[in-house]
Amino acid sequence: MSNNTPFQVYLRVKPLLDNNQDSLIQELDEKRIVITKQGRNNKEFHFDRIFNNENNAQIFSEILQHNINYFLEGYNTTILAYGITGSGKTHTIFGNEKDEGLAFQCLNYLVEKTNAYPNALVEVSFIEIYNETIRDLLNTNQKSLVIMQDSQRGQYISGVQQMVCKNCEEVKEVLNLGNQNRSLAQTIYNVSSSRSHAVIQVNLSYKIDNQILTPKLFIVDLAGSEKVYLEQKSKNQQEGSNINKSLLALSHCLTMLSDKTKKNQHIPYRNSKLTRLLQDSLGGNTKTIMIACVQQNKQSYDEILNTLTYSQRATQIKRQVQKEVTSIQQNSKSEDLSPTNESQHSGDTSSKSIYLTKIYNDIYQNVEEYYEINNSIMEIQSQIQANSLKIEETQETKQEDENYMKLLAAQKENQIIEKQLQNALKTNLQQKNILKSLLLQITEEQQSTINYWKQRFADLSKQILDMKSDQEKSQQELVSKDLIIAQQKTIIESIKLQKNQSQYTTSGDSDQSYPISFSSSTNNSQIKKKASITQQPAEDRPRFANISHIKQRLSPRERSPASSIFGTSPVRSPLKHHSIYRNLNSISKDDSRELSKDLSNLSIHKKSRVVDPQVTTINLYGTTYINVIDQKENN
Ligand SMILES: Nc1ncnc2c1ncn2[C@@H]1O[C@H](COP(=O)(O)OP(=O)(O)OP(=O)(O)O)[C@@H](O)[C@H]1O
Repeated sequence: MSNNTPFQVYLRVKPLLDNNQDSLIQELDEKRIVITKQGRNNKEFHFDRIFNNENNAQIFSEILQHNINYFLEGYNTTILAYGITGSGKTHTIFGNEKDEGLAFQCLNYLVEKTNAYPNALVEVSFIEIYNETIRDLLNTNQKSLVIMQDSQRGQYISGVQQMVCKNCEEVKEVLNLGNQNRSLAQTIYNVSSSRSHAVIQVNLSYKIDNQILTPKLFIVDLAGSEKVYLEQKSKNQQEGSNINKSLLALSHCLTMLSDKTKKNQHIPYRNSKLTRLLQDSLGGNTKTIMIACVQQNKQSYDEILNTLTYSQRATQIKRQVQKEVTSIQQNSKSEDLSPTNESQHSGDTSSKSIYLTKIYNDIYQNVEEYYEINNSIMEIQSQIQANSLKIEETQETKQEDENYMKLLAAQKENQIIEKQLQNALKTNLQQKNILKSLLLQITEEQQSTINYWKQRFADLSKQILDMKSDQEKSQQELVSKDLIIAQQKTIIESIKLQKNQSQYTTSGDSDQSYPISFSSSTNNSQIKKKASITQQPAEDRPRFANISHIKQRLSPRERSPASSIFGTSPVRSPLKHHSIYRNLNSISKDDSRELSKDLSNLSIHKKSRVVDPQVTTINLYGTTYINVIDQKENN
């Protein structure tokens, strides 16, 4: 019994590989399943058909063959395999050598059928969506593909490799090539489980009843719908989140499509690459066949429950589906534009028209693509601009941050310097105080010194004044003494005169000598000195026998050189006395002159008395003595 509803949901229960394993399936028939778990309520689900032990070929013939027939009639068709990792999705879509998957079954059936239509064209592309990136599995040189949209084709992948399949071998070749390139990754559930969404797209175009039919068939092996936290590695976590993003978006779209109250609402197909690509298949003019795959081991109860709930919800999706028809453009030049392999599709005009229409469509699509690409470039450029602005802003913020950090550092430094300055000021103040006290001390000391010297100066001044007055006194005394001396001198002169008269007239003692003392001040030449000759009493006079006696009274310094003079040649000439005094170097010039004068007078006086006295002078400790030795002439 064939099902023609636009959204069909089937369940495929993977058989227990180990018969000893416990199954969570309580009841199972063609349309109903009840699952059970200890401590949980039994859950019942209904599907269009439930498969348990059937193989791929049986499933195809039971539910897909008639859908492919509808596809050939021009209805867009999508087949989705949904379920957690290891539930049998890949097995269902691609199968194995013994049990070819539904993709092969569908394509093989399709090419066989289209062979009956010589103008039909079956083009197959095989892509995978991995981490929200579209990779071409038939042309690995293509790095990343972009989904485009135009009014003619709806959603399509720009630049994707399309391979024409005309027979079973070509179909196998295409599927094997795609599967080889498919990225596989390890998960905790299955060693070789698929980490990507594999999408086979079949573009069919053929003419039937003056119409060109261009339906699209999608066969999708979805990635595992397990939870992200079950992923092992960080990279796999990223993969998991992207896989889930697509599946969540798919779930969201299906939920909205199944909700009758949310009719005519915006469906967020653009939330993921998968939903965007399947936009027409899910909500548009498409028949969708969902095959939910589940295991039946009890350990996966929650995941199985999720799959069942999710897929059963999809059964609520209702829609009207129309044929995908392109009207034929009649063109007189169409034959010239036919492809070289046209012979494969017979040479009739209708076949040529299909090719012409296709070429026309291709050209139109190219123009559309150009604008799409242009728009994308502009979008990218504006994105780049926005990013550049963001980078600049970030840099500015960074710069600001750096400046702020610098400011903080400077402020900190300032605080430290301020503290140092305060300390320095404190020290300075202390030093200033110390200096001040020292200065005060010094000033006091200086003052006391000044006072001391002032006092001293005053004392000295007083002393000087005293001395001056003393000096004046002594000067006066000196003057009076001089007068006395002058008087005495006169007296002495007269006494001498008398004595000489008496001595030379009587006999005299030849050894007798009596000194005449002569005092003089050598320091003050202002004071006039006068020689005075004093006569001492005979008994008091020191007596000198001869010159040797005198010499003995002399100091060692005084003894020479005068002694030689005294000792050898007695001075007879009064004139010589002067020079003798000079030689003795003990009296001033004035004094000596004075003395010479006196002595000259004396000599003259003596000469006049026929006396030739031997005269000598002796200097003893600053006092000048003049010894006049009276000697009688030996001859
Ligand atoms: N109905 C089935 N009959 C027999 N073996 C099956 C069936 N379903 C799945 N298997 C086997 O179970 C294993 C896992 O299945 P499969 O790879 O199809 O899971 P999957 O859901 O595609 O996992 P993934 O999401 O990781 O790709 C495979 O070895 C497959 O041959």
